[in-house]
Amino acid sequence: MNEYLDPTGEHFSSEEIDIEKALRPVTFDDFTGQQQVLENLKIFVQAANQRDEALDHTLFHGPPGLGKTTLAHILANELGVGIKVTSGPVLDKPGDLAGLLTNLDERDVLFIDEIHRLSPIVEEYLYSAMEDYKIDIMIETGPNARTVQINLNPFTLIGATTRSGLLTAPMRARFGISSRLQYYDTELLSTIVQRSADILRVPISTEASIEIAGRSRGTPRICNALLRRVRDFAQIKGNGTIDIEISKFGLKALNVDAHGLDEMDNKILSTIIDKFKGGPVGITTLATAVSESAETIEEVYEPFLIQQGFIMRTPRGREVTELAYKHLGKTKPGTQQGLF
Ligand SMILES: Nc1ncnc2c1ncn2[C@@H]1O[C@H](COP(=O)(O)OP(=O)(O)OP(=O)(O)O)[C@@H](O)[C@H]1O
Ligand SMILES: [Mg+2]
Repeated sequence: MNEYLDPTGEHFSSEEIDIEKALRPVTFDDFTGQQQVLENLKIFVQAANQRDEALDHTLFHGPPGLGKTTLAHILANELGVGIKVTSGPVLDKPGDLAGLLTNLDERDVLFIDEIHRLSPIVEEYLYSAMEDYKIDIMIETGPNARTVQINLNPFTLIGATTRSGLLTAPMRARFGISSRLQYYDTELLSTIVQRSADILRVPISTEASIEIAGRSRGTPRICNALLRRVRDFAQIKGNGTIDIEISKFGLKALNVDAHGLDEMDNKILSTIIDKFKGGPVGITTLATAVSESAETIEEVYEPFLIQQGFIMRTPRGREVTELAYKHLGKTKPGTQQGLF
């Protein structure tokens, strides 16, 4: 995968992570897009603040890089409370969770990233904490060992996941607020590019911000990453200003696809075309053919390809559209090639 475009963000250096932090919105007003989600959250936060209660437990789901972690921090900030951050795979014993829970002040946020990866015992342990703000803890060992129930401060659990399909039904049911984040259109992303360029103090033309936005796979994390790389080109190969010429030059040098599709997106499209005659093909068959899990295809790749009109979901499986053939420079079988 092209490391500059990795929507999972796992391949960034520590310096890049620092810049990511600087670019991360901290209030509702800094946050661009997801209008419906944001409008609702503003009301829930205002109501909870007025009643001086903890916000209801909140779940954010959707593809990587769209703002789930960002929103969790914004919520804590707008609630005026502290936030403790952990993730599903890190919490392997109920004891780890008990330590975190008992240290929460009233109305604090506990943010659990990758919440679909909690182990079943930890998950079960979380249920009573979420429901009644109570947990059982084991005290002493040996013959005197016993469990006691302790009360927790009312708190807000915020869960984030890219794979909501893997969340258990009881877990899902315990979230009073559940928001799915959507891909951003080019206009919204260009606003984000402009805002980030301001923070990085690099001049950028409107045209250039739209060019970068249009190649960012609908994802703020990717538009910020591309902006930083194009800034390097502007600094070394240009005059420091990001204009349309230097953007095009930089994006070409970075091998960014015209639609911002990444390697796996293109692999999925070319596999459906070359191995399955354009489809329809079932999701498990497709997953095996591209060596990726069916869940990841369904939750990370496919939504963008469908939204952009490259793939259709039919009752018999996935089918590519004309646009996919065109994008890959291939001819759809049976298409007339000029007149005889
Ligand atoms: N609406 C937005 N406005 C401006 N910047 C945003 C917005 N959403 C996300 N970003 C930027 O994109 C980066 C990635 O966002 P974030 O880390 O919140 O994504 P995520 O959904 O948690 O991704 P993952 O699933 O990989 O954890 C952030 O550092 C932030 O700078
Ligand atoms: Mg995140």
